[in-house]
Amino acid sequence: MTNNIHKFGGSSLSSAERYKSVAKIIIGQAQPGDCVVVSAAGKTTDTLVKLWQSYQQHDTQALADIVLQLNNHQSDLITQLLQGDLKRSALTTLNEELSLVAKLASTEQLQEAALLAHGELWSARLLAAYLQQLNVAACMQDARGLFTLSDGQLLHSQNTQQCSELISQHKINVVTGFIAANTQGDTVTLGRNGSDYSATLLASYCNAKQVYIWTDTQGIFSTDPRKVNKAIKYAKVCRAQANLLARLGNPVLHAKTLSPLKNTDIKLAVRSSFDVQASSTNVVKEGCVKQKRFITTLENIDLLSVEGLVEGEVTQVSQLIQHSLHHFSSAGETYLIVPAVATHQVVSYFAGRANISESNLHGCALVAPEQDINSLSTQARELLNLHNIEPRFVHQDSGYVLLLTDQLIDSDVLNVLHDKLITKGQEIALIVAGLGNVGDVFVSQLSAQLARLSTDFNIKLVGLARSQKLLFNPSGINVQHWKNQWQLEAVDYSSQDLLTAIGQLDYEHKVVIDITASEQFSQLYPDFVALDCHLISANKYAGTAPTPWYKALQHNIAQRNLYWRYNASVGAGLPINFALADLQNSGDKITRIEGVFSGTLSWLCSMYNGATAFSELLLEAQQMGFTEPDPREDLSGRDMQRKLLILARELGVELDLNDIALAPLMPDELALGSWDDFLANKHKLDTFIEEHARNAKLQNAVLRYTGLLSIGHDSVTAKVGLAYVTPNDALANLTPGDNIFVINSQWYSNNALIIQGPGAGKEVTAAGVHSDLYWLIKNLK
Ligand SMILES: NC(=O)C1=CN([C@@H]2O[C@H](COP(=O)(O)OP(=O)(O)OC[C@H]3O[C@@H](n4cnc5c(N)ncnc54)[C@H](O)[C@@H]3O)[C@@H](O)[C@H]2O)C=CC1
Ligand SMILES: N[C@@H](CC=O)C(=O)O
Repeated sequence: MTNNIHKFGGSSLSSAERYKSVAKIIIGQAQPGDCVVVSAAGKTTDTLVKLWQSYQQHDTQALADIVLQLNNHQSDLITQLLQGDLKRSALTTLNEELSLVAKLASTEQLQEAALLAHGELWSARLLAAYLQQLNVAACMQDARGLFTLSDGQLLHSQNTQQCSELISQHKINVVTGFIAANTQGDTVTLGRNGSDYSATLLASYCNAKQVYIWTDTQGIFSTDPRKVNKAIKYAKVCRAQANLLARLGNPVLHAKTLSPLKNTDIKLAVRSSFDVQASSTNVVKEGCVKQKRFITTLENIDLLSVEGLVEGEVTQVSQLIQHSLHHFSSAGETYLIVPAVATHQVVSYFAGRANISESNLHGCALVAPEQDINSLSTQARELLNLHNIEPRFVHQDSGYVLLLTDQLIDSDVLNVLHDKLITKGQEIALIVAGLGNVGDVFVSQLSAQLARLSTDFNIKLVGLARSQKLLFNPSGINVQHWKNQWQLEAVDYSSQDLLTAIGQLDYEHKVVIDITASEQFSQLYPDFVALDCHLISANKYAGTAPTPWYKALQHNIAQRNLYWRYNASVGAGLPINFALADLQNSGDKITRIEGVFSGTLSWLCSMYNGATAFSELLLEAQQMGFTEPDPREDLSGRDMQRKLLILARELGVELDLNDIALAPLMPDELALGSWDDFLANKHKLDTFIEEHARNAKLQNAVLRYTGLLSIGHDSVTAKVGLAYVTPNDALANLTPGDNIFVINSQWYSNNALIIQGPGAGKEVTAAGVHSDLYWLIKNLK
């Protein structure tokens, strides 16, 4: 059974390395019986088109040069990928084919379609051979045996029959895209981007479940992500909007690609072959998804009015110029939007029925839910006017408005339009994990916060998770009554359940807020990022993970234009990360940070005077919600070591946890065993502290647990441990529970910048998480 059709475009096959990546994807994702449709590698079709032009111009020298160029390119790919007999056979076939091309050219018998077909034949043959070399059961399929056309029309029942006879159920079928045959057996092409069409046709003939279009973009965005870095990748787009976008010139999908899927349940996903982990855009049936807002720009187009346009003509002319075309009626006229380079061809096609109504135009089209179009159209015109752009032609229709202008819509204007017209009305889904001390307060404060934050976005809390139970509602949890809903509806779950639920959300933005103290939960961050989730962490584990993992995470976050905020992980609600970022962004260089970065240890050291046992004070700190779930994470110095590492990484210093020297504030033996074991032996902690307190007193000093990061020209000192601090030191005069960060930099060299205040506690930490959420939402705008 053919379940899946995978299609790889030219950019996915542009080098031997890319072929290897594609093979890896196929091995990971395809089953025997599945089909892999391929385009010509890299720019091969363009080169073949040039060859055809040289042939028509009788330019024999150019023709010979291009044959040589093609030979070199294909031979290089073959030599880099294949070995032994497979290599020899592929090189011989290539040689024979190119010799034949040269011979047919010299005898003036070259056929355009048969010539262009070589690109796909070479890709399919090479990929199938490379898979065989990797011991994958794969075969090449020439689509001229699968798709037959008569008078330009596909013979659907014959093709279904051919596919059922020829597609192997025991192998992966590597099928040539773009090409087909006519009833005489001559090669015909399906037009530019025809490989996508080949894939969806094959899916309908084989009754497949899913088509994957693997490409060099990650999916369908609200606008061109190369011009607008806040462009949003949509998880789901309905077929009608995808179709409209294609006709309006959006390059991700070609209009005819979707036509074979009409009236079927076949799913289509656009995925990146360069970033397999990244989530896709799924193009789904009408009614299964809310309509989205898009803005697409048009450049160098002409507006043609056409008399007596009949059904089928637009498809034919699209085929002729190999470009999706949009037509519409306005004030009794029928118009076609045509790329200026193709106007001449289109005018000749209509033989006197087409006139250029407006020429040399640019502009944009806004695609949006029907009810938004009126107001978007008015706002778009106002915004363009502000930039001295007066649309020459405006057309508003079902689900879109077209604004054609004399000036190009450059990326500055596009950014403004996107910001004002597309961002508004978008939805943000929040998933909060960890409902302990901090999480409980955070969610309880959320209702008031959402009221303030919802001016630009529609924000919904969709998920709440503890270690064992999950409450997930894609339409939104009632933020005021979340505790009741939790009691009634939270269910047991696995990490995979959570990832699947997030993957199915149809929101423009998703934010996972980690208020757990769980290392295991932090290990899901790469999966969240692959699902295009922004991250906010109070949890310190991901920020202190081993350098390669941490760097890969930061890299993937940056690649996807996502945000990761973790201000609350150091200093709770204190704006320490903001301050460091601000100093660095202003060109300052931080050389030293010293201080007390643990609320628990600050409180314990300040409160301890010998009257109450240290271990009793520790239990009090635990009650107040200052400590980590296991307070030994604080006493061991590990928590402060983590904070120092987060700060160091914030300053670009490459360290791992164990590079930071650590002296614990408890005897080593207490680190072993359970919390109950610790409680049974807590007198050992008291003795340990009493001794240090006595020594400190002898030196007329007080106990403090401190951290130091000192960044020299070629060395870094990083350590946390117990210190005896004299009474006049800033670190000695802390309100119990305060953190203090004494920062020296180029600009604050003699007189340090000091940030001080409560460094632990549920309210202040929840406030720190809210501050990150506020920052994130303002920056999405
Ligand atoms: N308490 C404080 O003053 C501060 C805490 N933090 C950090 O905030 C985080 C939370 O601290 P607290 O609320 O005090 O801890 P807590 O122990 O009271 O709460 C942790 C919560 O996480 C949940 N959880 C544990 N594993 C989970 C998993 N795998 N998936 C989903 N949920 C899971 C638990 O069920 C619990 O609800 C910790 O990472 C802590 O280091 C940061 C700054 C200050
Ligand atoms: N246990 C931590 C909580 C904040 O990170 C502390 O005491 O500082």
